[in-house]
Amino acid sequence: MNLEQLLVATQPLDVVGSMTMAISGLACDSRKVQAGTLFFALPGAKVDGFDYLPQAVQAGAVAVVAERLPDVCVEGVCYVKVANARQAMAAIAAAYYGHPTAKVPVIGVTGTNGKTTTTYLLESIFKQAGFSPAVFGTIECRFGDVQYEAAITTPESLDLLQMMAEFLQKGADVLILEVSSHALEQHRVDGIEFNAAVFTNLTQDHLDYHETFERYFASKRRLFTELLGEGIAVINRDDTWGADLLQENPQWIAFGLDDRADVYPLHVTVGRDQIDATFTSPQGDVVIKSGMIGDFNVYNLLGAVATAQQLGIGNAAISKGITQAPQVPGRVEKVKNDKNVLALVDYSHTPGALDQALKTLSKLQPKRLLTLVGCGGDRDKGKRPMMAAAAVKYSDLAIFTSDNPRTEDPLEILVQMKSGAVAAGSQELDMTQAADADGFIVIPDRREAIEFACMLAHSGDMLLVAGKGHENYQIVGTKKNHFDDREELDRVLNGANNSEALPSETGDDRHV
Ligand SMILES: CC(=O)N[C@H]1[C@@H](OP(=O)(O)OP(=O)(O)OC[C@H]2O[C@@H](n3ccc(=O)[nH]c3=O)[C@H](O)[C@@H]2O)O[C@H](CO)[C@@H](O)[C@@H]1O[C@H](C)C(=O)N[C@@H](C)C(=O)N[C@H](CCC(=O)O)C(=O)O
Ligand SMILES: Nc1ncnc2c1ncn2[C@@H]1O[C@H](COP(=O)(O)OP(=O)(O)OP(=O)(O)O)[C@@H](O)[C@H]1O
Ligand SMILES: N[C@H](CCC[C@H](N)C(=O)O)C(=O)O
Ligand SMILES: [Mg+2]
Repeated sequence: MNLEQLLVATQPLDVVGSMTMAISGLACDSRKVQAGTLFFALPGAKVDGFDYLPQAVQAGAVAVVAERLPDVCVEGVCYVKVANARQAMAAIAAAYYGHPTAKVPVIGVTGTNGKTTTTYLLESIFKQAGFSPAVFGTIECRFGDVQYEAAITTPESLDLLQMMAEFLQKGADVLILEVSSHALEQHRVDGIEFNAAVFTNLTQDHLDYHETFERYFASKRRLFTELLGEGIAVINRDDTWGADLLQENPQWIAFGLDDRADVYPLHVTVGRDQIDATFTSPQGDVVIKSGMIGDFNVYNLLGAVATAQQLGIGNAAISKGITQAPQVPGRVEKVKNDKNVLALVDYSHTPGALDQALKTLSKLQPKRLLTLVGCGGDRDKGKRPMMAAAAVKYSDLAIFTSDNPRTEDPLEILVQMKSGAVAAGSQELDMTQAADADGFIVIPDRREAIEFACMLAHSGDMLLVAGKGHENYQIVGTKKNHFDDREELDRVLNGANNSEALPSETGDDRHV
């Protein structure tokens, strides 16, 4: 394809140079530019891509899309000025990769919590109905035996469309993706034609980036009001923001716990090992036998069922797909042990998720509920006291430790957590009191904290290790070290000799 053909997808404000050259690749990182590449200079949070034009041209870029023109243009390079470089990039990438999302059904799942879980449920349902789904999200982007490790939940438009085109070419016939608020704000999914969009819920997260709840919601709302077109929206009406969103269009489908929704449970039992329910809907009743636990997963099941029905999947396949859905890695995932301790690793890294996870566990009436949790550095600071307050509200003992401190001082993060616990009326204990008194303790080193928690956990107790879920690393500074909560628990509870549990630097500093 030549540049002129690609530019039909966007409306340039100005062009300097000839547009006739062939484009053999797209990049928004100067370090990935090769001969023949079209380079997008993106204004970023850390640096301005425009400052890397010399490196991009040096590396072989033949054309540049940017929000301004340089003072000096290099001969033989075409410079294209656009109003919004990320928006232009999404449109051009869709054209370059042959509009992959126009060819198959595409489902986007957004909301603060439950996106990954819902995509896994949908994947299992579509497989059961005879489809070959590709999934894009927090854990990985995958189709068949091809898996790309995820650096962020929703990849940049270029990467996303490239993977979609590849997966389609390999036989994928439905695309299921998590759509983060960052992605919506940054136009990462603007080149995607959605057939269905799911709204799970909205609770506090990412206010470091969006600043206000209203702006956080506005970014989520874009998926439904700007990108969905004639597609169908499936929305949690028990969430206040979801109820608001439903006002936009009477055709949209509501799910919830009662008959104000289109899809709701007639009865539901949440046990220690499973959820049993019957969901009713305009498309009839669906029998649910799921290996998931947690009241909140009823919502994820409802969202997945309603979406699959809207895309024409029959209730029998839906029911079977749900029963056969695999464990979602690091989402209320049990670590087996013969001490009769229900040890769970969970990705609750928001106040809402932690509150929901602990609420449901406390309802299962453990002898003692122990919660180990930390908060990520370089992320929304407002979450910290709230997460600590949720931990002490439901737990007999909360152990505050480090999550991914990133470039922050781990002890300062813990001070912010402690303030929330104290404000909630809890008291700090010393290690000698932790075996039987109620309150919280602070152990900054996550490995030591897990060891201490396992020592305290006895038969009949529950231990929730929250915040890191499937992550097999801990980011300290800008270094990513191997660390996996599930391996740590297995090592301490079962004496598993897992050599990977030992500290090892991966040298991979992405996702910081
Ligand atoms: C805050 C945020 O979202 N940042 C994302 C954003 O970075 P940015 O635009 O600020 O980039 P920047 O580092 O300032 O650089 C600007 C431009 O210069 C370019 N550059 C930079 C250096 C160089 O040598 N050459 C060069 O060309 C960069 O490639 C970039 O295009 O665009 C980058 C490229 O797509 C992302 O990798 C980066 O994600 C960072 C790593 C990140 O941590 N993002 C998190 C917060 C995130 O996106 N999270 C969401 C939500 C998670 C969830 O709720 O599930 C997600 O979707 O994962
Ligand atoms: N529907 C829900 N409502 C509230 N909490 C939930 C819900 N579903 C999952 N959770 C909690 O949130 C955690 C993360 O779940 P999941 O990974 O499915 O969400 P996500 O939206 O993909 O999160 P992320 O933004 O980190 O990608 C779970 O481990 C669980 O504790
Ligand atoms: N997608 C989320 C994941 C947070 C996971 C938690 N372990 C942390 O590091 O804060 C984010 O990037 O904010
Ligand atoms: Mg996710």
